Amino acid sequence: MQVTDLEIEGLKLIVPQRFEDERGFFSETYSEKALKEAGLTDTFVQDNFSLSTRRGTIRGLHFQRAPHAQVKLVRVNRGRILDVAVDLRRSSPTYGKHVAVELSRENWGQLYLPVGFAHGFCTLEADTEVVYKTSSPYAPEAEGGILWSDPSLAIAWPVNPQDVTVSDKDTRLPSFANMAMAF
Ligand SMILES: Cc1cn([C@H]2C[C@H](O)[C@@H](COP(=O)(O)OP(=O)(O)O[C@H]3O[C@H](C)C(=O)[C@H](O)[C@H]3O)O2)c(=O)[nH]c1=O
Repeated sequence: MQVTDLEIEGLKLIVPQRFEDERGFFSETYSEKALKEAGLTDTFVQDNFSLSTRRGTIRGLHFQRAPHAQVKLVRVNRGRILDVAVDLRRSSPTYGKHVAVELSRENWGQLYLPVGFAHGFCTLEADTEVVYKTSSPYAPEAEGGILWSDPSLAIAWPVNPQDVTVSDKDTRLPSFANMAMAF
């Protein structure tokens, strides 16, 4: 398993090993032991699976407030996404900055997001399956979000705004400036 630090402190790209043979491949997509050896000691309590049938589907930008804030370990089972993490840690020198990384069945990469980030993605193919672990259960009462298209975030989404598929809920999320939260 390769673990690489990304440009914002705490974010990591993890690539598990794939054992390919004539049948296909095998991979330990999650290993508590391997993550602990990389210094990642989170306990994950929930697995999520989302299917997005259309290319250009944007889910996010979402987070849960403390004490329900979530560490996330995100991977693509099928298809391809641009995965985005926005730093919401007020004391961070990269507050409001983001990292965008392509995750896919092909590159087998996983994005590790510590507590303190808003998360969202845009699908780059139809029928994309995103699988991710969270370190805290779903707590709708603690959910927060930021409008995906907020220009102040300067996220270069790889889709024309008129071609985007977004939930009604996400279209009503506040801008970064209006988002009231405390991490
Ligand atoms: C997140 C979640 C949702 N739900 C229910 C609530 C709704 O009835 C339905 C769809 O939820 P939502 O529209 O919030 O799903 P996404 O837009 O994919 O939300 C996710 O999008 C971004 C990418 C994230 O990182 C978060 O994990 C999560 O917020 O699933 C649950 O029952 N449990 C859950 O943990």
